[in-house]
Amino acid sequence: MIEVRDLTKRYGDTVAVDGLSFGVKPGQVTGFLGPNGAGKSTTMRALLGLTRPTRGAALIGGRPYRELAEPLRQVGALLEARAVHPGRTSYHHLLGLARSNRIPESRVREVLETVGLDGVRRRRAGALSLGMAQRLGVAAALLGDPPVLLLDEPVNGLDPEGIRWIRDLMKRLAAKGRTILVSSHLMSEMALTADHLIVVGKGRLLADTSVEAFIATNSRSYIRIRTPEPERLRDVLAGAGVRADSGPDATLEVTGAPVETVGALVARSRVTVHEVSVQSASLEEAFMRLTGGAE
Ligand SMILES: Nc1ncnc2c1ncn2[C@@H]1O[C@H](COP(=O)(O)OP(=O)(O)OP(=O)(O)O)[C@@H](O)[C@H]1O
Repeated sequence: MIEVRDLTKRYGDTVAVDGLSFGVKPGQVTGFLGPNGAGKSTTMRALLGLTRPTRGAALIGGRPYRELAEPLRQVGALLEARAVHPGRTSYHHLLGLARSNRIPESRVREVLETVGLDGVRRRRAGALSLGMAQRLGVAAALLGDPPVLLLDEPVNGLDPEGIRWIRDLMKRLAAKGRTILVSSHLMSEMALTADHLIVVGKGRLLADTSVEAFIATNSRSYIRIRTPEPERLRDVLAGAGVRADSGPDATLEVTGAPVETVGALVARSRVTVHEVSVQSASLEEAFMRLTGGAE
């Protein structure tokens, strides 16, 4: 279980994280979503004891990272995939981590197999492709079989096959009861991967919601009507109990009534119309709207 409580981090005049509070539950993938610079990496670094909060707390299993015994057994993290000594082989990189956390050597081959790198275990980390380096980072995160995983933009730089692989892996691990927090600046990616969303902007919490509820609230569809007589048509619709709001470019937007009803009312009104169409806002648009004021 992850808990962030009133977390604030200042760098000089910059407030990277501003009184942020949220919890992350086990058994599901939680997306940590926000535009660039929203404070996601800083929050993850605070959870991993890599940066000291100015105020508040970032806890894993109820404790700050520095109080965890054998931390790789408690939490696995993927931050910067290239943060591996380039001259070391994948195998030796993982072996070093295993030894310092009293993890049996046999676990190294296991995780290399899990991430599909066993065949290149003797290759130097510096000679790995970005996708392979990303997989090695995931292997290191899984080494201690931890109940909590933190992944910072894990799909960055991956090809579609790699993206699908990491998505499936996260879902599999969540289904086994792990607590998974994964950051991204792409709503579309999170809609496919996450069950729950923590949305941040300018270091503040903007939403803490299930993906299902976010989609239901934000991917609203509406009916757009273009007419040279919007006022007249609005009155006709209002007379039938259908509310129409003004949209851009002198259009009307109707929500809460089926297009069949609206079409019939328009036909009966004899008002000239140039368009009656059903529009759906994309999730990316909803996300931009939500975070727009926070960029
Ligand atoms: N070490 C640092 N020194 C000074 N400012 C920093 C430092 N780390 C982060 N910041 C600033 O804090 C803010 C939040 O950055 P952070 O990296 O946490 O955001 P993010 O949501 O992870 O975005 P990105 O996806 O771009 O990494 C930004 O304005 C950033 O410039």
